[in-house]
Amino acid sequence: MKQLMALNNISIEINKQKILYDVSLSINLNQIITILGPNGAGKSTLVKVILGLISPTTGTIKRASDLTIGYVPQSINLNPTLPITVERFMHLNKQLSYDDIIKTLSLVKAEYLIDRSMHQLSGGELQRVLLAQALAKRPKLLILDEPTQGVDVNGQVLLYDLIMDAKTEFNCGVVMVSHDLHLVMAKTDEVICLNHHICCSGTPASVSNDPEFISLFGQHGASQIALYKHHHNHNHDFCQHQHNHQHQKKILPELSGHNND
Ligand SMILES: Nc1ncnc2c1ncn2[C@@H]1O[C@H](COP(=O)(O)OP(=O)(O)OP(=O)(O)O)[C@@H](O)[C@H]1O
Repeated sequence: MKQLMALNNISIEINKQKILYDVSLSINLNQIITILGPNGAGKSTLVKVILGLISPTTGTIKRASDLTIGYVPQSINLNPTLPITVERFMHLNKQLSYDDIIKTLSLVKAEYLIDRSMHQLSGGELQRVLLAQALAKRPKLLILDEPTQGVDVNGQVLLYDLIMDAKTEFNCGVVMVSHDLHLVMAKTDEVICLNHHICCSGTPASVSNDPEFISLFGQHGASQIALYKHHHNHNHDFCQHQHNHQHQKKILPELSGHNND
């Protein structure tokens, strides 16, 4: 599995507040990583580090050369007094021909929106247009920060299906922050449970059994991803020791592609 990026012992400190510490992870081509964590856990901050928008206070980042990243933000602030069509919006990041725009919008089943005002889109339509704009770059890494905010359940299912289609189409890695455990977990290779540091990580099945995950999300959260538990009778021990370097060493082989399941 080709490595796109490696974060090694990253910490972020802002105004003497430790927002992230000792975060190490590896992002690979064709891999879907889902980041979970309570509000204020540092998920968006970690996304900004991966995007290169924030430099870590300590730690190192290794990026593949020529890595193209497509980013779908949580939301966008559009000036309500400035009319802008979907076509114009698609032009903002990259010069695309009309045909390219139609092609990219059709990847997310949104070509019918091309002449609409961005202000008139529903939550689901807006997120699909944001996804299309990210895909216009033909990314090798697609990053999505809570892509289904303001989207109804049917729209959420569609959006996650489109993200999976995009992964196949562009043969890319995907990192997403998501709370929709039941919808994304079946498709996720790695779950990273973040609460300022990586509490636990691994396959959805192993994370759903982890005491730290259960203490953060409760039995209900754990049961949502436990639906996808593999049928095996050995124990994953890599999440059971916390906050120490030995723990990090145990996690890293899992993140770099080795899988016990
Ligand atoms: N530029 C900043 N200056 C000061 N504090 C910050 C800054 N950016 C983030 N923080 C703080 O860092 C913590 C983590 O924020 P972040 O937005 O990364 O969390 P999150 O897990 O994405 O939260 P949510 O689920 O609510 O979106 C919060 O306490 C936030 O207030």
